[in-house]
Amino acid sequence: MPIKLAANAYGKNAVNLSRVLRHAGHHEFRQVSVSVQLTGDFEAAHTVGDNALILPTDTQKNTVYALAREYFTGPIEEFGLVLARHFVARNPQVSKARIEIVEHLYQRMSFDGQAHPHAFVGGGSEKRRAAVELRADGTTTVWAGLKGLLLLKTADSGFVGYPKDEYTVLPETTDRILATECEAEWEYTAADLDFETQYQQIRTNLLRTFAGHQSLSVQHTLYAIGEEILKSNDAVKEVSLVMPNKHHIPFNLEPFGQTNTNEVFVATDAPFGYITGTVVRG
Ligand SMILES: O=c1[nH]c(=O)c2[nH]c(=O)[nH]c2[nH]1
Repeated sequence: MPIKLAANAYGKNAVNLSRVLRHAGHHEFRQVSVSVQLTGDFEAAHTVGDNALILPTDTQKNTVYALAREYFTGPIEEFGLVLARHFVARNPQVSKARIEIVEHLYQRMSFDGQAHPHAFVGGGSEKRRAAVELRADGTTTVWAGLKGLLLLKTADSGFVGYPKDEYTVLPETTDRILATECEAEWEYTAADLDFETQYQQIRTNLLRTFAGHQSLSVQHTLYAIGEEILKSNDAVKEVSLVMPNKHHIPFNLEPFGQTNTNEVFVATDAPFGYITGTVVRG
């Protein structure tokens, strides 16, 4: 039976890049991790070791730094588009370039209401992310999102009405802590949007929905967030969410003669519920 190469792609991952934008009275600081993945006519490289069509991943890495000087001045989605267009335009053997960018969120320091011109503080676990795919025929898809976003609320969350069998010990509750480390990715309907404004609106919608929702489960809140993003942002085609359930379990204080009025919890790392879903139109 003949054997042949099936799906394949290659590129440089984790091109870690920081960028200072020097303005007259203040600096901006950005730090990203960029991954490049090329799909195309790379069969000969695999089957006979002919590298004639293999743009080295080292060159790809250098290209990311070189183009950053002129083009990494705005949202990561735009830098991703610049890189994807570069690799597709310069390399006819490339049928698709995919660029993924994860951004660390340094915040400018502020003292007594005064923004510091050149000192920053890390943004915690939250990261902003974008992915861009450009095909040789010009088809462009842009995704944006976030990960590592810790969300927690101390009211308006419960979990009742689930099936019970001989292994069920979980008590029903109408008042629990709801906590997650949210990952979200949404696909845009176009590649020429104001990505900064879109991102900030969607992130705010996500937070507002989480906070305001009368949650009957993580699944219920995941869907509510996706629904709200789609309802209030025409430029979003679909939203995928990952919302692990970071359990806070009431601690039994009865052995110590105390009543726990839902105030003291064990914050557990593992195991944890893992809830994912994609919300789409139509
Ligand atoms: O919101 C929840 N969804 C579940 O599927 C689940 N399962 C569980 O034990 N607790 C919870 N909470």
